[in-house]
Amino acid sequence: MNIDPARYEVALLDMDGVVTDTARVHFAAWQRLFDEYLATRTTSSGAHDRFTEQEYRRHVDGKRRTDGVLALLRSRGIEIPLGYADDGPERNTAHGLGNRKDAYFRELVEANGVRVHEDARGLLDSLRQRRTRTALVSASRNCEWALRHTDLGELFDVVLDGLRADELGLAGKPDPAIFLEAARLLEAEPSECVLLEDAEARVRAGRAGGFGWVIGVDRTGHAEALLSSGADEVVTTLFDVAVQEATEPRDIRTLPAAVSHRDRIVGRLGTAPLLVALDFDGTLAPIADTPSEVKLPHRGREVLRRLAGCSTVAVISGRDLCDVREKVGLSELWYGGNHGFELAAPGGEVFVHGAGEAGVDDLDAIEARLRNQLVTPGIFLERKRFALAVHYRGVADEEVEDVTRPVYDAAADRETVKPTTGRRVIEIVLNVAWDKGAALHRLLERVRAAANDSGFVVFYAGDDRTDEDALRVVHDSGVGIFVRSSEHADHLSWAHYVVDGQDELTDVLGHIASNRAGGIR
Ligand SMILES: O=P(O)(O)OC[C@H]1O[C@H](O[C@H]2O[C@H](CO)[C@@H](O)[C@H](O)[C@H]2O)[C@H](O)[C@@H](O)[C@@H]1O
Repeated sequence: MNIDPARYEVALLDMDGVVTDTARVHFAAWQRLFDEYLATRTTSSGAHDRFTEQEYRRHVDGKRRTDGVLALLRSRGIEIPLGYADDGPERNTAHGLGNRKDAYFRELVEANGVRVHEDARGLLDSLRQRRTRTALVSASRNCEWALRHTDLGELFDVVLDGLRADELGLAGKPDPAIFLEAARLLEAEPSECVLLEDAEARVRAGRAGGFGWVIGVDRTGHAEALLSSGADEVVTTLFDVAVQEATEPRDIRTLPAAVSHRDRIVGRLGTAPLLVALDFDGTLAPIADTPSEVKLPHRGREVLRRLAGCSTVAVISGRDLCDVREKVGLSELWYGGNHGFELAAPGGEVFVHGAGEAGVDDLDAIEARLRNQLVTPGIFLERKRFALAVHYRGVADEEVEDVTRPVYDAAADRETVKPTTGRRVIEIVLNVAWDKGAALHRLLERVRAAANDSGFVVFYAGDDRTDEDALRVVHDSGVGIFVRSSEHADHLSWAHYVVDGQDELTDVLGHIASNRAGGIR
């Protein structure tokens, strides 16, 4: 089972029974209380049976103390008054009995300490390493106090216990209020949180609160009850839960919006030197009917200028190198043309892929052939140094297959070239193992060598199938953004986040620049 840190911003962990072994201590304290109290009451058939673990889970676990007292006694046909919060432990009110149980619990903790579940410690370490924020959430009014008997305090960004919940007037479980408050404190939507819970009432609360993933933790053999309470899945040990980036591309409709996670993106990039690599068409510049009409918006150029002042910036495009360099017009950037087949450093030094000119003669021949064959309105050729793009943006969907067939036929006749596809374009490219992922690796090598620093972290944004190779490269160690449009529908992406259009991307880039300005390059 894997928590994908790109998908889940926050992990909410219950304390008793999930992180610490205190559920057992709570049960022992409750058992002592109820056995003592029930001995003073009789049923029509004689003495009450001992308080059991099943009753603990069903009526008490995960609830506020007074709610637990009233629920258990009611199940035994006993009604007692609620009483007052400061009722002494000798008073037979819900508060009084609850306070007596509390005294027993503290006695046990002080005598034996608090045992931490080692699997929980391991999971917390992994969550912290992947920068997933963590909250310890407990209905227990003793949570903070018991936490002080462990060495885990540093591992939680937020601790929210029964005491604080009462101060805030939050309803007890199965109401999800306490979990919702923890998510709010960590600035996450419930859908962005994974909840790890061992109590059935709290699993129900998690489900009711709309939390993204509810994992039941079954340390006592009640997996079925956790599942029927609404757990998505159940584990018997947290050693079975890993924290890793997803191993499959994701449907862009399920990706989180980058604009709502700008601080998180800045956090994920950390403080290492930064390489911001960006695609051009459809990413920095809006799509137009023809390539020559495309313009980089003023805001986009300004944000690139700002970013270049505090990080290394590269634009990697399917266009020819000279074309993309002219469209962007900033001399301080790196540029990749023909999907990075050509690479230019800011000083102007150009590196061309070794397989360069081989196959260019075939491109010439195919170009000549297609110029004669492709006469349908709406389709046109764009010849580039190492590729031939066939644009069909002006062709109706139902005609595309017929109209573009000659392109595939022409490419099939030559071994030195192959067809690839992009947004309303087929590109005949050189038949070498090359894509934007390879280009990004090559760029990173050059940038590291130029800076004499091997520690760069990479940010990449793109909008096309060809960009997925680069997004795949940054998936495990950098940050990737997919720039979505109405053309994309259910596209699968390696990106971590999505933006809708250039304005949103510019906002995110601006936020990165603001946080980097004056800091480390
Ligand atoms: O890697 P990119 O910078 O995204 O370049 C990919 C291709 O972009 C251009 O074509 C695309 O944009 C055109 C203008 O908006 C649009 O009309 C076309 O449908 C898109 O595919 C460019 O013309 C190609 O050479 C690039 O390979």
